[in-house]
Amino acid sequence: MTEVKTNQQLNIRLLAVKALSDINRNGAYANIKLQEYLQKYHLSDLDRRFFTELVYGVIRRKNYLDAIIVHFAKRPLKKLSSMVVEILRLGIYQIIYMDKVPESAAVNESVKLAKKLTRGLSGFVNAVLRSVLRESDSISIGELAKSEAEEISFIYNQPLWLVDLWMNEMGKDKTIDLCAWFNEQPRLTARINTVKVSIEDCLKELRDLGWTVEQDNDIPEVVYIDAHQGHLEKAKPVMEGHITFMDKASMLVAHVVDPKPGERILDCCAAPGGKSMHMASLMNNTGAIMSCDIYDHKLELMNQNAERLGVSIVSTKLQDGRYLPDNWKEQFDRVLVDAPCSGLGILQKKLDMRWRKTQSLLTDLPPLQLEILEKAAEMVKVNGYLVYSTCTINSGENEDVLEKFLATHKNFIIDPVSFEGLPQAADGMISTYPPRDQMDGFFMARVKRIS
Ligand SMILES: C[S@@+](CC[C@H](N)C(=O)[O-])C[C@H]1O[C@@H](n2cnc3c(N)ncnc32)[C@H](O)[C@@H]1O
Repeated sequence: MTEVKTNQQLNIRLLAVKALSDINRNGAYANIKLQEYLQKYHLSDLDRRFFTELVYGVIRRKNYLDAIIVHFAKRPLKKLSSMVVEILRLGIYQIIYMDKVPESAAVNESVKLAKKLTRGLSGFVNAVLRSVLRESDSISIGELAKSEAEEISFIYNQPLWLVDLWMNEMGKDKTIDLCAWFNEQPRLTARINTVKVSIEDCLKELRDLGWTVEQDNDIPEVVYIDAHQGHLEKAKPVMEGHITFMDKASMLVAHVVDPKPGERILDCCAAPGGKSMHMASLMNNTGAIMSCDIYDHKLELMNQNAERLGVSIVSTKLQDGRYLPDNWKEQFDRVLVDAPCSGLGILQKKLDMRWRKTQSLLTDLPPLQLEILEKAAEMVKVNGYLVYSTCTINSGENEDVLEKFLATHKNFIIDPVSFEGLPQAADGMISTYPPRDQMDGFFMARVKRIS
């Protein structure tokens, strides 16, 4: 992207519609697309803020905006051209949520966009938006929703199938708390890399930079960064590998594996390497960690991470977890299966992620997860440990997979895990619940090979 236009020539709403179309229609990641546009176009601070609010605002309210479109356009979304949908979303968002934008400007500018970007649909856009202007005050979310779950999905901007899933699993109140949590700004969390720096020195280093940081009460290497200066990825503590960004729930996993210095560890689904690197630091960078993944480019990322973090005991290998080599059988003290999963526990991290998830993940993933777990189990030494973890809060990928595994592997028994600051799980497995535990939603369980 080399084209740079000056501010005066630019129509910010036009840029926003194009960005939204890239995100919603072509599957671009919202944060990446936004940065791309901001780098391409030199916008004033005011325009940057307006552009960002339009794009993120529409993504944040997409569900409800779509219900309003369907109501006033009197036809399903599928029957409308996708460009018209983007223009209407943007127009309605301005009318309902942006007090500073005059309603007439929201309508007129949308009509101009429709003239520019569609064939003969500006009259339709005008008619829908004018109906919204006239009647939106008298329409409530409750009236638009056909069920309690749909009402929650409108209020909290979650796909209906996800709300249905959570309502079934945890009931209405917990579902609402969870949906609200996923809409909150995530707290920036990092791991202090004790391979390179002591926790005390690192906290001092961060505070000396003028950052506002707080150490976690339960896991000493967890640090919350509540304020910082400059570009984070280029900050000295990051470049020098003193800290690396990851959530507290993700850091619990290495503690559940509990690797000891000098041991041999297998990490079956390892990229980009967050947990491998954490395990290396818990092992004082002594012993050996074999870190596998099926994507070459991710292994490369893992090698770069290891270099930045000063980790020397991680070897990376392109290897499918379902087909681990026979000569690895019973060779490892501890094996981690941090399985590919639906990622439904980390929806707070990216606002648009929830719209990429599909219900088919719930049926496609468990057989794969079980297959990897069963193969990985063969690699554990007698008296060694196997840990199964996911970043999802869906029992079909969590407890159900583990229970199926245990039902056919009588030589493995649950080795109960518990943590300071987390409620003791009755069944010895840990499921973090984000609003209660103030961290991502993860599942983890450790089993011991007894024969
Ligand atoms: C949850 S992520 C792992 C995150 C990683 N453990 C970390 O802490 O950074 C799951 C990983 O499994 C990998 N994967 C998917 N299918 C796999 C398979 N059949 N065998 C091994 N790895 C697989 C994906 O490429 C992805 O990197």
